[in-house]
Amino acid sequence: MAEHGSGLVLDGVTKRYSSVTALQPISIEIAPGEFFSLIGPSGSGKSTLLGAIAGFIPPSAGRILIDGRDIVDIPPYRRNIGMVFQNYALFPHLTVFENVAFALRLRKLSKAEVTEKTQRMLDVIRLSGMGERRISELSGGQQQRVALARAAVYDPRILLMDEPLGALDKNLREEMQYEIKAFHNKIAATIIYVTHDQEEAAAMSDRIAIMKDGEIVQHGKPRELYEHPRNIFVASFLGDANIFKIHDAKPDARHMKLDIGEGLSLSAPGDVASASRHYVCVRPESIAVGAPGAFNGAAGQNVLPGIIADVVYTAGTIRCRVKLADEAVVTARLPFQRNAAFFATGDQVDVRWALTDTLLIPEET
Ligand SMILES: Nc1ncnc2c1ncn2[C@@H]1O[C@H](COP(=O)(O)OP(=O)(O)OP(=O)(O)O)[C@@H](O)[C@H]1O
Repeated sequence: MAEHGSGLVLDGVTKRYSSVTALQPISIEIAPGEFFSLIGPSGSGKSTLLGAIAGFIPPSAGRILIDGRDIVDIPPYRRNIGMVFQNYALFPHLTVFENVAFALRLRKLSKAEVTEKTQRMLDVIRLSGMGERRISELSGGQQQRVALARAAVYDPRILLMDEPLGALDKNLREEMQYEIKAFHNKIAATIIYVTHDQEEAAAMSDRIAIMKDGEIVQHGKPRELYEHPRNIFVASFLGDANIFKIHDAKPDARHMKLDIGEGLSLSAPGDVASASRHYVCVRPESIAVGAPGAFNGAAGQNVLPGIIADVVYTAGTIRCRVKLADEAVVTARLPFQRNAAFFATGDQVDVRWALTDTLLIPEET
């Protein structure tokens, strides 16, 4: 098996259809063995970029380098790149073994090599006892594992995955996220992974690129993107965010006072010049909710009165929305505490978050 994947360099990769620019010039380097995800809204260019790397979509301009060699003129089947699709594209009438062995037979490997490599791959996906089963006799998760094995059996150094878990229900999706991570550790190929699901990308990736209108808006480690979003689009795309427009900013002792609505103002670190063309962003997990007056005297905090609009209990967390002055609403996410009473719709409360969690994020750039 490959010791590590291949590095990939995209250098000004562009795709224009007659009236649509599907990809603006895109330049980025992906390290050997990296798990790299592309996320972004529908139509942002994720599949087009994957197709260009795979070789199904010829770029209008730019270079795609694998280990320093431009592959743009090399046909897809000679690029040594594996693909996993959402619909698996397995052969239903063939056995598990034959599905995995298919790519090896196509490459005319000897019978002994086909058996050995296929068997090893079935071990990796923990289906070695099911080689003789037909695809139609497998569960959705097992079929997905066969699709992984089939794409990786001939040791491609780059694996492209386009929404591979899109057809699975939520529980199985989460299970398969672990499965794909473990699989990646065993085969050690470079993986480029397209998903709509930002949580999935954050859970699995070394780095994420966020695309919009054919461009990569920002790329980095999941935590970097979450903590230091480049603009309001990234802040609201990755995770939940309370975002407020700043109407006015005034100096206020060591901080500044931001007017974000009628009768609604906040303190934030920084000087007024830094508020120009910025929004305020507060993450729901930064916000505490208490009875009126509960946070009196707390230094370095924003404390605002409000009324509980609704409370939703989800796995392990309480998500509640609080109506502030001027129809503004903040969402808070709090850890669920067994047997502890929480507020209900209509209750008067105070919300609080630290000045240091009052982030100023630029408009889209
Ligand atoms: N063959 C084509 N001809 C013209 N325009 C196209 C073609 N294929 C894609 N596009 C356009 O290119 C843009 C990018 O499409 P792409 O499928 O890459 O987006 P995506 O991010 O993968 O979207 P989704 O998440 O919905 O799959 C879209 O505006 C799309 O309409």
